[in-house]
Amino acid sequence: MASITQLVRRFLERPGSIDRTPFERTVAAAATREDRIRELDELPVPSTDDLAEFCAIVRETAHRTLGLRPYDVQLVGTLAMMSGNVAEMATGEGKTLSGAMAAAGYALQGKRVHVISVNDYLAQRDAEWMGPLYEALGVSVGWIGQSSTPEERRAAYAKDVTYGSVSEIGFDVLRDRLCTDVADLIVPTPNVALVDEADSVLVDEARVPLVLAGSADPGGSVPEMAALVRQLVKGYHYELDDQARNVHLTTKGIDTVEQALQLNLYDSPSSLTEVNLALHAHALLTKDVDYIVRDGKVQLINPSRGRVAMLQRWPDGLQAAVEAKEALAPSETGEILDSITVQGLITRYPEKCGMTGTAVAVGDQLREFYDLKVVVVPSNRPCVRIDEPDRLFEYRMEKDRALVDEIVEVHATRRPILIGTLDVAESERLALTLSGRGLDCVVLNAKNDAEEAAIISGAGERGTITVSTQMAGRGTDIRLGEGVDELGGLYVIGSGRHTSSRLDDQLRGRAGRQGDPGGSIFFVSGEDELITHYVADEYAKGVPEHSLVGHAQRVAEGVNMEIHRNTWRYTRLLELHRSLVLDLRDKILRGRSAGDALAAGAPERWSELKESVGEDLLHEAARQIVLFHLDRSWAGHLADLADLREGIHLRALGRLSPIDEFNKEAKAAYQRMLAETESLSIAAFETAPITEDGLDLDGAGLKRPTATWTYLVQDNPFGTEWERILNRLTTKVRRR
Ligand SMILES: Nc1ncnc2c1ncn2[C@@H]1O[C@H](COP(=O)(O)OP(=O)(O)OP(=O)(O)O)[C@@H](O)[C@H]1O
Repeated sequence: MASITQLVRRFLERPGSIDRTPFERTVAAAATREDRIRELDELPVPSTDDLAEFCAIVRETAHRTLGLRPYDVQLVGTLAMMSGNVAEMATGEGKTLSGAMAAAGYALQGKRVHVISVNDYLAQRDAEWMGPLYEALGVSVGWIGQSSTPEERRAAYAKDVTYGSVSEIGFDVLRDRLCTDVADLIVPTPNVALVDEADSVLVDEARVPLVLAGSADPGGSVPEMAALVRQLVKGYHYELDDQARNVHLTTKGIDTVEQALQLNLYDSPSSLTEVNLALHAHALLTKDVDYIVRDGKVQLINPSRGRVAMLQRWPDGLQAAVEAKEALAPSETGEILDSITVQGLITRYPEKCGMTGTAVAVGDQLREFYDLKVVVVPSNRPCVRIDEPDRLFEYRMEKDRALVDEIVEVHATRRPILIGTLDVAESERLALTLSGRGLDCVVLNAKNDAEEAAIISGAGERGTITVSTQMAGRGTDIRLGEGVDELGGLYVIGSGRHTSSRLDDQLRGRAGRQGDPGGSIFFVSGEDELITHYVADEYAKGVPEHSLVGHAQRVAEGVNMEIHRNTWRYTRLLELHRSLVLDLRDKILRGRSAGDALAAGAPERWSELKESVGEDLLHEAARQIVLFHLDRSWAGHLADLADLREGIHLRALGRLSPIDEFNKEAKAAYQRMLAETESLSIAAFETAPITEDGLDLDGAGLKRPTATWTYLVQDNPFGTEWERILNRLTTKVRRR
């Protein structure tokens, strides 16, 4: 039983986390065995039945193979993960090694582990860096990246431990869902997901769907709409809501658009949609904040990471509207064949665990959505970084001036400075201002993230000024240059607080790693988005108070949590149906159930063909026919549900609970989909050309999309359907 002091300590330390004492005890027990194990010439392969012995052997193995002797706290993190928790370990504490030891532990229990990395670069780096440790423990390891071939992927997934980014693994899972031959499958069923940067993957990106699409059509471009909305004036033709998540035309705006287009918008729903999309692209999405234009393409910026989100796009219509706004060629669009949210992907793993520098703040969400608990692991050396209180101002201009003055003053001492800005545009503005004051700086933002490692590794040198947008992705240590200790270490300045305190903490965490000296400070003004969006009412003109900043962040997190919860409510049933369909599909793929069903549904045709082509060939033909119709019907089902969800809130106005209504209809639609698959398959079987050469897929009209491609859909940037519906209604009402 935990002692009173332990309970008090936990309560005072970090509410929402679980006790780490049992892990610390095991690590202490491991220490008593170390001398004996160090004497051994050859180390045994440990078993996880005796965790203290496991820790002692793995520690010595890591020391011999990597030259790193795991600290006690790293082993505590390892044990926390091996018990299915999220380990909160500060930046620079050596999570890579801690995670590798946990992955090896699971693998030694005969489980297949996916280490979900933040990006391709880290997947490869970590797998290769930790390779010798795995090898010595008799655990095989592999990695996948964007450019891996199907053979390389298959080989990597066949290992005990596979490193890969969440999107690469997700896309492989999606592609497997459309396989028509067992030999083409790539991802064997895994047992454990070990998630790096667990808060950003499991919470911030959980709602992002990964999409597999096929059958290209040229995208619809709307240049004249873009030109039209460009002339509209904010506040006169259109208005933004408080949180700038929605935009709508005013009566004046509607009149102007109708005159220009020579039509009545409400009699022409497609034009209304196009105008709305163009207006959203124009008024709510800002170049160099929400996206950049590179190589003639719109590239989205991931809001929680500040990097370009590769392969990510908005829903088709909006993507086309942004492309038209920037006068770019439209990118391809197509039918969605299947999709999976990050949450849906992670939930597939029977066992989950993770690590991150900031987990406690999202402890509730980790518990609610993944049944994961947080273990706070203390740092190896005490953190001596000095975090100064925020510097607060009424107006942004005052803040900007004070920020630059601070940089100039500190730079005069040659202390290295890292300035975190909230977006690309701001980083470029600041660099310009600094150069106006005669200071050189290095800029790191989504436009040049390829040079990240080099830029970051030099950021701790004397006299360096680095300006960077939010870079949650870990990777490269900022090592302090000579003589920097005496100057106080790296000084981190935030040009504004993020909507999430976790992002602030990650920025601060760039300084003061492993007991290094360091400092941090944030500059905040009453005109910052965080204040104007989330606590405008509480903030009557004046300097914002410290407590208000925290309050605004809690409001922002609350809004996000509600959106997450709502999305999950709507996708839960869909995910259940999807897993049923996938089980069914797997049976068809590997067995003879398709043939049996068609033999029962069309007995005459079956026996006739059995005579002429033989049973084996007939079963193969049946498999192709049923898989084709199952996949088509599923794609149709997804589109139907998307429409259903879009319109469901109108029913709420009729006093029905939208989620209950949605679930009722979704259930019926699912049954219809299964029935449709069966009847279409039987009908196709009756007429399909099946000869001794097999089934003629083209002749039977069962051609699959020639090309498929994958992308991520940026989370709906315009708020919930509910807000949008209300918005539309208010526009209509105002019109009258
Ligand atoms: N036991 C150890 N002894 C000495 N050095 C270590 C040990 N473990 C890790 N390190 C070193 O600490 C540095 C940070 O490791 P790592 O990148 O894994 O940290 P991290 O916790 O992932 O930090 P971040 O979240 O900022 O990326 C690396 O240079 C690594 O070599």
